[in-house]
Amino acid sequence: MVLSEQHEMIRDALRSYAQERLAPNAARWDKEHHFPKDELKGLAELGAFGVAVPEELGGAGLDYVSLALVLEEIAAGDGGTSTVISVNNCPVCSIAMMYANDEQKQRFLKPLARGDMLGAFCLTEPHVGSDASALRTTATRDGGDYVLNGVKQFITSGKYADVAIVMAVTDKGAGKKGISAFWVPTNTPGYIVARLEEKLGQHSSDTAQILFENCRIPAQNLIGEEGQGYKIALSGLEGGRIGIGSQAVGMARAAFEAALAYAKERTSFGKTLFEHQAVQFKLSDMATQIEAARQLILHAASMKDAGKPCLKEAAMAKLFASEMAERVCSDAIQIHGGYGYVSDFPVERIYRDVRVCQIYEGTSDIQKILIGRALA
Ligand SMILES: CC(C)(COP(=O)(O)OP(=O)(O)OC[C@H]1O[C@@H](n2cnc3c(N)ncnc32)[C@H](O)[C@@H]1OP(=O)(O)O)[C@@H](O)C(=O)NCCC(=O)NCCSC(=O)CCS(=O)O
Repeated sequence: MVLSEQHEMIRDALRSYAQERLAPNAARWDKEHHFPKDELKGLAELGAFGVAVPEELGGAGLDYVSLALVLEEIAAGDGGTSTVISVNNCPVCSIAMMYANDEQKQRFLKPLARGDMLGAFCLTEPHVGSDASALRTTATRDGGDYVLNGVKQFITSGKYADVAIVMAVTDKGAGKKGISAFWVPTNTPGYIVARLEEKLGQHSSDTAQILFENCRIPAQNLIGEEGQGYKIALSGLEGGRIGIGSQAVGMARAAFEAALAYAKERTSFGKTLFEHQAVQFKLSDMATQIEAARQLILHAASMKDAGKPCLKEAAMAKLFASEMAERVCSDAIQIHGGYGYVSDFPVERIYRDVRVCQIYEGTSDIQKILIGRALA
């Protein structure tokens, strides 16, 4: 796909910001498990919180191709920050755009898209990940309220978010049609951050287990209709998967660029590593794989922008990009030799950060299920 001038400008603006403000801090944030609150403000000013949300609803008024470019650039600066921004855009803002009513759009979508609020998405539970419709959290109607009880697992921004979209069972006997979606402000009594996960990577983004203990929210916080929650969640994940693929490309690119620079500088056997054909071939493969993944993502994003169904294309893009990114980041370590395995060089951190792209918002096997269904 050939980028328009506007898309190039958006990409370049985010690249400057990410390289000046995120990349130089990423190693420290990783070590200190620092949540980059101040830099998120800068990203909000650039419109990164609600890229594809119309301007009148607080967003940047752009499209999914722009969102893919924005997320690639942020991820090339810092993987953890890109996850926070990715979840806020998709599934959170995308669900709000499609299913929230006008009052909810003013109350939640506008501040989320501006960056005045941060959003989280609560689908996964301790015993339910891929098999998402088997969730157990309940929402019981009580007069003008719903009362939520249950546990949600692996929630990005669970601690720092201002509001979460929560999927819960409202009708036990109705299976997939018994799940509903709700806005839950995180300062609601009964929204409890039970634990913060110690992860392999992405230390600048918090991942929390959330306990809902008699968490009472007004019935007006129901998103769409009762029973629509599972569909709402799956539709939000479609765009989310384009976002995760973009993040994978951004991290792979950062590792590739570090390896290329190192290969041009480091000498062995009387010449630079780059002059060894074995290393040059590896770098050529890495560059080709990154570009192939980027094109799959831009293709899925442009289908979404054209209003065409893109479940298969989003799944293909996420699958290919996340698997590619792990290989490329591993090759980047290999090119660095022993220095690739220590934290003095960025590739060690990026390898840890990128691994989760094969898992969250649908594992690689889930993507294959979705692709297989489309082929059937
Ligand atoms: C494994 C699954 C793919 C299985 O899906 P199902 O077979 O159970 O779902 P369906 O029956 O196909 O669909 C149900 C319903 O939803 C509609 N639907 C499906 N996809 C879309 C879409 N993209 N847009 C709109 N509507 C959609 C479909 O038409 C059906 O509607 P009707 O009944 O016909 O009206 C699935 O369970 C799956 O994807 N599992 C993986 C879950 C996952 O990715 N979990 C990670 C979540 S991330 C998280 O919670 C925390 C991390 S974070 O902070 O992001």
